[in-house]
Formats: sequence, C-alpha cells, structure tokens
Amino acid sequence: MKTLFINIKELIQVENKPKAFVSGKEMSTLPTLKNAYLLIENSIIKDFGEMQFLKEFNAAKTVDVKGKMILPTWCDSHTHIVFSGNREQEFVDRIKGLSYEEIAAKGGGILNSAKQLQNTSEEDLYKQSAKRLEEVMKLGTGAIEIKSGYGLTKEAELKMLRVIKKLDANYPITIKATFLGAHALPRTFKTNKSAYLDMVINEILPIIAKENLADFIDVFCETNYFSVDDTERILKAGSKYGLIPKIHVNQFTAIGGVQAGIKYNALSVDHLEAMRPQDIEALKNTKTMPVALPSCSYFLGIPYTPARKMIDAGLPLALASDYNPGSTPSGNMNFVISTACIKMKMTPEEAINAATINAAYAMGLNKTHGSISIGKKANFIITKEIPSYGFIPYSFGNHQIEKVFIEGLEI
Ligand SMILES: N=CN[C@@H](CCC(=O)O)C(=O)O
Ligand SMILES: [Zn+2]
Repeated sequence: MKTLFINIKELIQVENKPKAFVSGKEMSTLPTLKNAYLLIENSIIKDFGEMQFLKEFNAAKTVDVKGKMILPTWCDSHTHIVFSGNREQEFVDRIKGLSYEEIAAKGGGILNSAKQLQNTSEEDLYKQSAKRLEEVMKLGTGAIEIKSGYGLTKEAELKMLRVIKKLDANYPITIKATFLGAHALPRTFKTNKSAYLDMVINEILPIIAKENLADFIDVFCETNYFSVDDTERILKAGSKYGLIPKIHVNQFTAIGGVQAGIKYNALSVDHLEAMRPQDIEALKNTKTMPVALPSCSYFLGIPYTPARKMIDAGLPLALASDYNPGSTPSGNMNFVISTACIKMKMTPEEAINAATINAAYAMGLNKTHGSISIGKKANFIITKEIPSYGFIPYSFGNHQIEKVFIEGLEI
C-alpha cells in the first residue's frame, strides 16, 4: 500500500546518493528539502521531492502534515536495554559521594546487575526489556543495538541473547545483538581472569555462533576490567565466528583500546571520554566509527567525549544512548542530541548526522537506515509544529515528536 505525506515543512536528512557516513566538516551539512512530499510503499521509501514536483502516485492514503517536519528515526547503536531490576541505590550512593569505580569495587556495578539478572526468568527478563524497547520506539528510535554482558555465566549470557532474539522477532524495529561476555569479571573468577576468558571463548562463543545469537562482539577494555591483551584475545576469537567488534574503550582511562579496535577492524569504538591526541590520530582514515555516549557522562558526571577536537580533526562521530541500569538509565535519543549540542558543542546539524546516518553505520545498517533515501526503510519521525530542526535539540528535556513510523507502520 502506498501512503503519501504532503506539505512537509522540511524533510530532513535526504540523500539521493546514500553515503556510508559523514566526517569532519561534512558533518555540519544536513541536507533538507523545504515544502516537500514523501511517498512510502509498505515498509520502504519510494520517492520524495519538493511539492512543486509532486506527480500522480495513486496513493491509497494521503496525509497532510502542514507545519510539521519529517526526519529519519534515530539509530541507537549502543544499548544494554536487556537488564533486570535497577541500580537506584547506587544512584543515591553516588549522590553521597562514592564514585562509579568505588561502587564497583564494593561489589556493586555490573556485578550487581548480573546477580539480579541471573535470578530472573527468561520470561520476566523479556517483559522488563520489552517495556523499555516500546518506550524508546515512542521516543523516535527506529533501530537499536542491544548487548549481553549482565549475565556473566554461560546460562545467563545465553538467556540475555535469546531475549534479544525474541524482541527482534516480535517488534518491527531492527535489532542488532552484541555479545559482551567480557563486561566484568564474576566474583567466582576473581583470581583467575584467564579461566573466565577461556569459558567465554570455548564454551559460550561456539553456542552463540551455532544458534546465530549475535552480530557483534564487545569487551569492556578498561583499567580494572579487561586489558588490551584480554580484548585482543576476545576479538580474535570472535572473528573466527564472524562476529564484528564494537568495543567499550577509553571510558575512564586511555590504555590502547582504540588502537586494539582499529587493529581488529572494529565497526565502532564507543565511550571515548578519555582521549589522547594519539587516539584521535589513530582513528583518522579508518573504517572504525567513534561513538560518543553523552547521557552516560551526564549521569555519572564524568568528562564528555571531546567531540569538537575529533570532528575538527576530520573524524566522523556517532551518538548513542548507552541505555543501561548503572551509568545511563535513559534511552532518550532526543536528550542525547540536546546534550551533545549543549555539553559537547556539536551543532544541531552535526548532532542529527551523528544520531542518524553515522549511527546507522556504527551498527552496520547504513544501507537501510539513517536517511530519507529511496529504497531505505520507511522509518521516520513526524515532528510537532516546530519553527526549525534546530528546535529539536534546543528544547532539551522535551521532545518534538508527534508520530513515529517504523517500517511504514505507525508506532
Ligand atoms: N562501561 C561499561 N558498561 C556500561 C555500564 C555498565 C554498568 O554500570 O552497568 C556502559 O557502557 O556505561
Ligand atoms: Zn555500554
């Protein structure tokens, strides 16, 4: 069935020749058409253009969106939305002065979430996670990556990945799954990290590959978590099964994680709050997308990824939410782009590029998502009546979304 949207005040992120991503200065250009139409057929974008060139399309339905804008849905390339319970108590502990690292050292943090998840049935975990998925879809997210990493045992990691698979089967949103077995060291392996890595590599990975439970492989490459050597071991093992790296690096300390990611052709390196000049340099002319997670910096009160330095050095940058119970209990991509503008000094154009086309690339979806382009998925947001697209990040803490369409269906 064809549906035609007419009188679009501004159609944002239009592409005639789709690009893989935009970098450096290119990020400050956001291609748009004023007074436009958009034609979709079932789940696909069929045509778009200026109203003055509107042809007869024999659409079954015509929708007049006068005064409103249309833009592609957000792509959230880094989340941990499959988790159990919450970590509200740690939130209060941090308000009272404890750091994220101190809380983790006391047995809180990732191990706290792992304990809760291990004691949760697959059915209950699915219900808790589906609620969050529905919430972020309403907030304009049209493609999402979800990680394991709160299981930390064979059974619990597989439980998480099966929940992700079930979400993918039951919802129209495109979901990419990432295996993050090396997220933290379980207490039972406290003195034997290499035995834990053996278990991840020799016992969990083969089952994941056999059941086709993941697209990507991730490691928390960080002081007191997993070293660069540990990271390389995991990435090498993952690559034997065709799992592409997307890794957590440089959140608190710069220990060479960026370089390890590049060495193993990571699709993305994420967090990057602690960036040295050589880390920025290493990313130049690579196919690895740097991903910033400003809501995490906001919530933990840690430095923001130096977006200006990176973009001004000619790098691309993507934005994601990092939705998780410990460092970012929010999956609101509208807040992410506002925070990127306010705290990281990205312009609205840069932030929207970072949360659409570059974010689609960071999750291997740039051919189908991330822009308004003929043949791509009919994934788009219809805004409220707003004066300009800059109003979206400007009106922080709010959102300007009236309707969300995913694969041509209104959510
Ligand atoms: N930094 C590692 N992993 C998550 C947070 C994990 C947690 O605190 O539960 C992140 O991306 O911020
Ligand atoms: Zn994360």
